[in-house]
Amino acid sequence: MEKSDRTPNLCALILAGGKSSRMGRDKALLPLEGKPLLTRTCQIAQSCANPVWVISPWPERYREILPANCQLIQEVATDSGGATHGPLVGFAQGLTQITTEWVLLLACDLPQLQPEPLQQWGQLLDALPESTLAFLPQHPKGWEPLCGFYRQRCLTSLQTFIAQGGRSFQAWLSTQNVQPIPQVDRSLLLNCNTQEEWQQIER
Ligand SMILES: Nc1nc2c(ncn2[C@@H]2O[C@H](COP(=O)(O)OP(=O)(O)OP(=O)(O)O)[C@@H](O)[C@H]2O)c(=O)[nH]1
Ligand SMILES: [Mg+2]
Repeated sequence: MEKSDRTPNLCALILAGGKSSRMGRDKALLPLEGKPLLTRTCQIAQSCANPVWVISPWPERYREILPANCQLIQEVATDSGGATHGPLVGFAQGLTQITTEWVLLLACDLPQLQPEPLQQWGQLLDALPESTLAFLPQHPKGWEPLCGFYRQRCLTSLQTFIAQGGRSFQAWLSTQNVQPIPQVDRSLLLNCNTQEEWQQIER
């Protein structure tokens, strides 16, 4: 991928801190075409954003498998048992490290993700009104929060929402100015959560 395909002022943040309880093993490490899913996701993110960050409560687990120039952020798990508070809190913690105007937020479990659509979407950011805080795929029941773009300044409203006990992306987004990404091929967003879903992807 050429550097010129990257949108200036856009970094990426990849969430790798889920429990993978439905899969029964760490989804970030599932091997797809010979590489861990997280490695693949980082490489795709690098094709359109710079720098690429990975936030996790257990960063050492991933250090060896990250492409060069990807950076790890240690997530602070807030109870002594090391339990995490889910993707919204992980996102907020990661956002505090970010200085670009926009961030591409990605789950690590998107095995059908491709670089070209992300690059094309990234090129639409400049044309959005200043008031737009997020640019996300939309589906009939709401937004796809873990494969889309957020302005860094949404951190303030996100922190307020979390301080009030909010943990739901959909609930937070319903109070924000979000624009839909047009004409999204939904197969890109396929999320693999169970062994059965993973076996279908491997085939
Ligand atoms: N950094 C961080 N990422 C998280 C956290 N919870 C979920 N994620 C990530 O968010 C994305 C979507 O996670 P889910 O598939 O909904 O949840 P999961 O916990 O990984 O899996 P289940 O236990 O089966 O629900 C994945 O990339 C997860 O790694 C968290 O507390 N911190
Ligand atoms: Mg999932």
